Amino acid sequence: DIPIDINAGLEPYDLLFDNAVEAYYKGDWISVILNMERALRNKGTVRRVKAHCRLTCANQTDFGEPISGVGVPIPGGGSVEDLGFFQKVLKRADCVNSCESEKLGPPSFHKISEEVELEFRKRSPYNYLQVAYFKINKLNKAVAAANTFYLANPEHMEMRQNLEYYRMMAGVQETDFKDLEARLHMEEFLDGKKLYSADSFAPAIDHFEEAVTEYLIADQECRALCEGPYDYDGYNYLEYTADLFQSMTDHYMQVLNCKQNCVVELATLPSADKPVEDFLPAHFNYLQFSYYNTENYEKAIECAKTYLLFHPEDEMMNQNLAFYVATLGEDKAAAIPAKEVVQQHIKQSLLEKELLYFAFEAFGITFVDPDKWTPADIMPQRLREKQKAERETAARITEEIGNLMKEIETLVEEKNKESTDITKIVREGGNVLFDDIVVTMTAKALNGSQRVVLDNVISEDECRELHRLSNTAALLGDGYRGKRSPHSPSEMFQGVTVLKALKLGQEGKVPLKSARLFFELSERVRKVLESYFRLETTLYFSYTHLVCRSAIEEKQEGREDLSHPVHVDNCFLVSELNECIKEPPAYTHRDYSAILYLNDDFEGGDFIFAELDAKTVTAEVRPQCGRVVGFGSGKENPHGVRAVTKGQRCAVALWFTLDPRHNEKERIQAEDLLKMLSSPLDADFQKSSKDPESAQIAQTSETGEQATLQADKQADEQADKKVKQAAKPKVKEAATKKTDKQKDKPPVKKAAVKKSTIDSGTGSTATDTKQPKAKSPESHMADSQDSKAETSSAADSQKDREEL
Ligand SMILES: O=C(O)CCC(=O)C(=O)O
Ligand SMILES: [Fe+2]
Repeated sequence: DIPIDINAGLEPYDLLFDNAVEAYYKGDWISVILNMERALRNKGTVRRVKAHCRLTCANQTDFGEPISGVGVPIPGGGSVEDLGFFQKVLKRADCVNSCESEKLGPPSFHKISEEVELEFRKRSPYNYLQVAYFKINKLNKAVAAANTFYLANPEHMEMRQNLEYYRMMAGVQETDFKDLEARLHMEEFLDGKKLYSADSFAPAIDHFEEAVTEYLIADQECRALCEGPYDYDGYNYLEYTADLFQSMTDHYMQVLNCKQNCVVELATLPSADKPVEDFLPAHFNYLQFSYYNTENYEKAIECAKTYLLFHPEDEMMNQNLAFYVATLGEDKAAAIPAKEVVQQHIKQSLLEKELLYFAFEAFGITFVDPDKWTPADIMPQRLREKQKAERETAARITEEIGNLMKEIETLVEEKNKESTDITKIVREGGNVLFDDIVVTMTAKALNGSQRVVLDNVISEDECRELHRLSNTAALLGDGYRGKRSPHSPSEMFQGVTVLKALKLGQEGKVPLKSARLFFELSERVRKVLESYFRLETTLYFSYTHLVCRSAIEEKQEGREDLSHPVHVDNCFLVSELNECIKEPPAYTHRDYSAILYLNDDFEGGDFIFAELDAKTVTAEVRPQCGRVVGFGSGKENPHGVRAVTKGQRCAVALWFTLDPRHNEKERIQAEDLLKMLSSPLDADFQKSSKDPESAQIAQTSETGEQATLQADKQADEQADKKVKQAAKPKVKEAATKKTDKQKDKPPVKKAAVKKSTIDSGTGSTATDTKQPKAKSPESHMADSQDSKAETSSAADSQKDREEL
């Protein structure tokens, strides 16, 4: 049941969040914890209450019945029926409203700004909590908070370091690494899969069944929460002049779109950007095979039939079902229906899709179906034809581009040969390679070793272009407007990698020229460093990041922290001990670091070199356009960044390694992508990628990037397959051989069908009965993989490169 706040007037969680953040700056850790924990709890309560109220009210004010007391319908009296309908709407609104206010206080109380919502979505509260728990020695709670935050922010290096640090600490157990925001249905599903892979079918069943139950509950809640306010989504609501029915339609379609999207929300892991494919149906695939393995044919039939509700044509599952039916007997089998709740779920979803497609056709309200199982005829004929035509055009253009690319690649190769020759000649000229570059401060001037400040490394125009690139990329973001800087909540932090920039360039979202410039300038810095430090072996990229730090105006008062605390790039600095621990999780492979500055129109933000105590500053560098501070990444160079108190400070941070094994993978992908894009076609390609046709190209063409992504996916799948094959020992050897062969071809299992018929006749040949392995989810997956076989050469070549 819903926990009811008897004092009606639940404290708004944005207020609590703000209180916690404020306390954080005062170092009032207890208050951080009290407020942040309460914020999280209250957010949960608001969520539960809203879902609860909408669901119970839906039951109480069902739109189905006719209006009471009106009596015989008047012919042509549509308006009376309208009133009946609106009476219901009114009642529902009243019901939801009083239900919510009774439990939460006035509705205006819990209007949360998008900014705060974003903080919660990014799990930021756990970032604050982590520090606070740590400070008051609640180690286990700190670990859980850190882990919860990290799961949703896997790119967050500081938190990764913290976690590894925790891992080494005494008193911390593996079980402390909890996900405090875990969704039950997902946990159950993952547990089920683990057991399934280990052949523990009986316990796997419990988890998968629980996963289905929890999924349906979570789905209901997710759907109810969709019934929120209309989202004007960027356009000015003052200009929104839709009439009654149009505005009802707009809002309702938004709600339906949201409801359909619950499939995606429920199937997505916190750090993943894509959902688990065909998530709900997959449960029944796993279940049927698990039930078969525990010889529960009734349930195997139920689950196979349920799976077939989604994919009625699925050959493998139909064969499995046939086998189970033959084993159990036709009559008994016929009496077993598919799961009723799932039937309902599908029926409702299909109805929604029909409405959404109608609105798509009639009003252009876009709907992208998130499900893989929707029957083709749910989409209106005309829409289907239009999409088919678009796909065909895209395929044709892809082919043409492919041909051109081949020609261009040859040209690029020739050009590359030329440019390496030039580099060789220039390198002999001097140790900063380029005429304009000057050595402004040597290690001596900087009071240390392996340090240098260079100027004029890039031009004013180039600075401006990269600065603009950073801001455009940040605006596009991941749909997020910015992230709080991990170490200074008084600043906003935004970053883009070379590959990300090139991808955005390819999509036409940032100028491709700028993305390429980013790539080239970072290469220039690499060469200069390699030469200046007289390195005898190649300096490889390890990570490249264009970063801006922006002061948050209202958060500067009494500020004492740094923008980036003093640290060492390749070891974990323990300043209390004047020591640096060079062990993973620290990025121990980093050998050289460089920061290329892009601007100076901000206050604060000076770069500092310090001693191992993290306090004594040994040198300072004022950022300015074209300036590079380069230094060895080791303990001889602790460094940090002073608080940026006004404006925005942008720089390219580069880390290098001498170890070829750590040559940045992203860089290689970026090179591939660039090779693909670097052609006289650029302008056209980029322009056209803005229109819908070529947006499709990007998805279907075998671009370098695409191939690599495919390669990654392939590798994942391979791993997945390995796990699943490990689950095979249940199968007799003879059968295994057969399936291995069948992997290449669609598995039409005539033999199996025959055998299963024999089995059901004799009801005894147990060895033969185990035949359905070919019908298991594993071979199911293996098949779908064959269709992707064309991409495996790309996967191989990627692998080769990695092994180099
Ligand atoms: O931006 C800077 O000046 C230095 C940044 C830095 O040291 C780092 O990101 O490791
Ligand atoms: Fe650094």
